[in-house]
Amino acid sequence: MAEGGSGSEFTLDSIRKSLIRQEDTIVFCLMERARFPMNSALYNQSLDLVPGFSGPLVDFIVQETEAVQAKAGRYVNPEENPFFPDNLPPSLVPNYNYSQVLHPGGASININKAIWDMYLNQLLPLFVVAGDDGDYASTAASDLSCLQALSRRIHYGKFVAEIKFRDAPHDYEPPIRAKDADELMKLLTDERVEKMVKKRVEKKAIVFGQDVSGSNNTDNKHYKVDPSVVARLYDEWVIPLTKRVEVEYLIRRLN
Ligand SMILES: O=C(O)C(=O)C[C@]1(C(=O)O)C=C[C@@H](O)C=C1
Repeated sequence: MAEGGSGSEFTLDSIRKSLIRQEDTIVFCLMERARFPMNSALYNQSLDLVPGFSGPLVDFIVQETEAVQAKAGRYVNPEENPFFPDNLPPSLVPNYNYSQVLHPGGASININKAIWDMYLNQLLPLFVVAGDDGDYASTAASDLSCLQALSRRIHYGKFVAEIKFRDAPHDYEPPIRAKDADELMKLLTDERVEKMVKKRVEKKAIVFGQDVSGSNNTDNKHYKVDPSVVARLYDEWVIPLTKRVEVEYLIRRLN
């Protein structure tokens, strides 16, 4: 884990602390994206805005950014997963010594296609206003921050699954051997924690997203991102996708 440096403290508690910290990043990223209108030309399949590149402008920007970040070693970090993994250049820099706590099978899990689809088609329309201000470069940069923050959080399920397995191998081994995904899903689910997570992210959207003025009057009716959308994001997508990563990881854990 890069989180916490050496990774010497690898416990369910430390992993959950990281998930809590990542909530802050996600809420702030969404608030940044909400500054721009939808700018749908950025996502249009048939508008070839870049000479020599066929596809939406957002694909071009994300692919090119990921290529630079790959050369700088971003994807050597087991926490990071690219959205366009095909033909990524190798890292050109000396490797940072990330602690290797995951089972090697975890490296093949990448559900970014589902995250991309959820973010662009379902989430964005819920929290950005309609319209086009033409500032596609800033909008795409902000989309990429959101996508990377969501991807990191969701793929953190690999670390959660590893620690859950290490804490109770005798519970997990039989359903893993039986490839029983439903039983694994039941074992790893903690409804009390999920409820807390959803409440907390809604509260963070309220606290971080209110307009703060110099006077004592805070405008509590206007938030930068609707807190109920943040709660829904976690309820419908972030937690279920994290659990999907956990199950996929566990299924491979004894290979
Ligand atoms: O904290 C855990 O135990 C997790 O597995 C993470 C998480 C989540 O995505 O927030 C997912 C499944 C559990 O039911 C509770 C929470």
